[in-house]
Amino acid sequence: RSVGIIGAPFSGGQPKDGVQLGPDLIRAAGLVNRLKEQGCDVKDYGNLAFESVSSDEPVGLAKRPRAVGRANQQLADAVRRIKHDGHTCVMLGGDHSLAIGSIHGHAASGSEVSVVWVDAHADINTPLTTTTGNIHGQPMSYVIHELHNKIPVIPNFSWIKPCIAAKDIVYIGLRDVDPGEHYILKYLGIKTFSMSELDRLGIAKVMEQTCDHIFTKVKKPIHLSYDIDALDPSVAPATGTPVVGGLTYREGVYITEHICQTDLLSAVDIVEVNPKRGRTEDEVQSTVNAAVDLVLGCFGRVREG
Ligand SMILES: N[C@@]1(C(=O)O)CN(C[C@@H]2CCCCN2)C[C@@H]1CCC[B-](O)(O)O
Ligand SMILES: [Mn+2]
Ligand SMILES: [Mn+2]
Ligand SMILES: [Mn+2]
Repeated sequence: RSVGIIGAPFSGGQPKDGVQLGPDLIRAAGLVNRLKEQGCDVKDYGNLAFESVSSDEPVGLAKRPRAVGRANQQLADAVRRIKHDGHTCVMLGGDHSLAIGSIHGHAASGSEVSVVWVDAHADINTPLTTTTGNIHGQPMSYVIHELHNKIPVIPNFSWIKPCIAAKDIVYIGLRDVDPGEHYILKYLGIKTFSMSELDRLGIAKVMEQTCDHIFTKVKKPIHLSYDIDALDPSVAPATGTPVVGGLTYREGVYITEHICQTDLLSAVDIVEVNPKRGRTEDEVQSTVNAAVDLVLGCFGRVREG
């Protein structure tokens, strides 16, 4: 497996300082060497440099739109290049608004992609349904074909072309979904596995049904967008919007092992690690180590050694 890593030290999709430190923390925990030790070729493309945007007044309820739009345009270009260079792309966040650029750059590199979104949240608010205005709760609304006519004009967002079909999306880990998001998920008939379904079915069945769903017709490359807050806060506390009742470490890793076995993983995001949200050094390390192990699981690490 050939892996291309891009760091996106960006926090503008949400208000809490610290999430921009994620990429370098994950690298410092040894991600590159661990990937090499398990037989991957790894090219680290470094971190994107995001210049600060002076005045960035909200548009409706979308906060920091210019900074978010610009950062994602840079990221989309980088991801497109990494895919063109033939790697599976690993995007280290930064907040989840970065999925806009990551998915856009991935889809620009060739065929349509399927999206497996692992998260406590659906991140599918439009600028008109959002309750907070934070764009890390909205990324999916900008990239889904069926929502295109529901998105107002936003500065620095005009480059974004919807590129994902609702039928090619699966959510895993949902447990904190806004009313507007719930309506959108139902209205578009998007496949979801909330924590209730996870408890009912068990992780193995959820992954079977996830693959059945995205492979119904033609097999598309998989974009795995993994929000660290999908994991239970007892495992990954250092994150901006923790929600109780999350995935165990084992369930979280099982998802990556199963996706790896499809041999269709084409890009993965690991986002929302925020060291400033850890109350102790141990909480930060637990969160960072979980992020590393999730990426290793994507690239062939198996627990039986
Ligand atoms: N839907 C949200 C949004 O801000 O749009 C509202 N929610 C926080 C809110 C707290 C009170 C109870 C209801 N939930 C966070 C979520 C975005 C998470 C972004 B992610 O990247 O962490 O997933
Ligand atoms: Mn989340
Ligand atoms: Mn998220
Ligand atoms: Mn978050």
